[in-house]
Amino acid sequence: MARAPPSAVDPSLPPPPPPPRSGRKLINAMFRSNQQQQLQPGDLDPNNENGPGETDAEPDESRPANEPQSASLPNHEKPSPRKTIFPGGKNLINSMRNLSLRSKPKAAAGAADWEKQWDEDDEDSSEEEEVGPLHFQDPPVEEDAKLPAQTVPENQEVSVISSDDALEWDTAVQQNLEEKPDIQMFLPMLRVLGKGSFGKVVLVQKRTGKDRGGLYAMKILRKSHLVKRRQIERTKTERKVLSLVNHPFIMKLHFAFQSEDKLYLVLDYCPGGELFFHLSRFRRFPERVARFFAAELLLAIGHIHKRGIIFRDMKPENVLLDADGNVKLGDFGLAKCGIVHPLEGALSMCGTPEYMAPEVLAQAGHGFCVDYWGLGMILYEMMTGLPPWYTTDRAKLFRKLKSAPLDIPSYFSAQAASCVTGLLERDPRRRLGVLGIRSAMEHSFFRNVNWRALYARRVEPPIRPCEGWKSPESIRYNEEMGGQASVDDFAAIEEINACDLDAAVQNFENQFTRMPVESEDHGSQHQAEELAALSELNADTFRGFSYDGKEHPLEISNQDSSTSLDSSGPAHQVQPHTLD
Ligand SMILES: Nc1ncnc2c1ncn2[C@@H]1O[C@H](COP(=O)(O)OP(=O)(O)OP(=O)(O)O)[C@@H](O)[C@H]1O
Repeated sequence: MARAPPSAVDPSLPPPPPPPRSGRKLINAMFRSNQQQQLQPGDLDPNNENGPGETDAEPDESRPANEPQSASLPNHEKPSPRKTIFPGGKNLINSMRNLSLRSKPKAAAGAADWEKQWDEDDEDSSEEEEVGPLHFQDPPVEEDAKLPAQTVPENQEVSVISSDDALEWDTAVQQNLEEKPDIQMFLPMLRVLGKGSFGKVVLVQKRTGKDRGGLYAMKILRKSHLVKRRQIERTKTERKVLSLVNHPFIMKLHFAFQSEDKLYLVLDYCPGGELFFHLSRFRRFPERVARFFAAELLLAIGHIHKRGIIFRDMKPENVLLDADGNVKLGDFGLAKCGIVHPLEGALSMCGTPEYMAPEVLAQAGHGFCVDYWGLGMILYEMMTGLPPWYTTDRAKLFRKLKSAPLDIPSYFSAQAASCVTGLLERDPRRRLGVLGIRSAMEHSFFRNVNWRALYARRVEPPIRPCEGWKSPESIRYNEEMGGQASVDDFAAIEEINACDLDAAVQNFENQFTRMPVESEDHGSQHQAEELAALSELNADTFRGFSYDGKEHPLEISNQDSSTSLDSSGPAHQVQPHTLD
């Protein structure tokens, strides 16, 4: 279906100040700066009082508009970077020791045993019980709409709702097994985009074959690092889940392959950068902008839930924007498959502390409702600039997450307040979304969203993050749609120059994009450790990471191992290895 081309810069959009550097430090800087621009409703598009994709929005008169944030937000303490905690995370354990939250059987064994158990859990994710057979049931949608809260009676079977079928947009992944991907296909690498806990993400261009010239984000993970950090399961999950989903608002995996010492995931490149990056620039979003992103995320969540997958790490850092400004949910390392119940199916305590759902903290078992909590946290943060209950004191944070009242700023509309309150309902049985995606879509906050148009990406996004930059894909797309592409345009597809590259990575932190792409992830003092870790690997460790010809059609292969991607100059060609 045709997409509206990105339009010109909205003249009413104030030029935002250059964003501060990274992570939570951004927000810290933001709170110190009096220069910070603050978007007001109407700033992004003066001609459209309604939100993107909305019709006939009625002004909300129940709350005062444009009240300054500082008037209603609590005094925030100095923010710090939000780190994902995986099962087995020691710092989380230490914080939890003070909190008497260990009420589950694991806790009975005492702190040392508990910690040991977590390490074991980390090695084998099977600790999470799989739930029983599915009992699908369509929600009584009309009645839901009238209910003040989403309440599931005790013992009632509830499940992911499939009534969003009409909205599905399942385009089959094109299988092209003739083209075996390997690292040579993407060399030289262009820029570093960011670093995660276990590796780095670089911008690459496909140099050969189909879609030659296309830009991708390549996630490179060192096997030795994964072994050391016991994150093999996490990586396998990420690769598996990414291959199971296909949705306009979820990052797509195109290829996966491995060398002797590294794993490679080749993903959609999201030149718009992290949602967090843009939120930091604008301090907070007007309600209709927040609604646009929340609505796209809601559809993404619905898609994965329908496939029995929960995400478990909803935060603005994991939401990226494509060139047009639509969201791409990424980082499925904490996802869990086989979850078909809103409240049950998973047990691990994992996620990012600031965003953890109470049922995860309480280790009471959790299901797909955790992602509605996560959506509520993101929605709140988009509208205020910080997640609710934010504090750098971990123990205090967990206490607040468990029981502190939710502070709703008075500039929230009644609909927004109700939606956020519904999503951040501590009892997952009463949480908005417990009856499935449809029940959340029908909340009055989303009343004027044209879901079908949104799903088809026909709604113009409120932020156009790549103004003036033509991606190779957009040049090709324009040409396919009968548009005119210049000779220069096609040259750009083949050979991207430094200037275009700067434009291509304008939404990423300089500290990464200026880094030499060959840079090592860590110093040579770790080499001995690394060799020891590698020796723990055996032929089965990453079995299944490469394409086996049976599962979801991905272009995945076992590549020839290269000595090092990080060495300067082209990688050496060596004999294929036999890991798979
Ligand atoms: N598909 C992508 N397109 C563009 N940039 C990306 C893409 N994927 C990741 N990035 C960038 O690379 C950074 C690192 O990503 P990665 O998924 O490795 O780690 P993370 O999610 O930040 O951290 P962690 O692994 O600790 O959860 C991200 O913060 C993001 O800025």
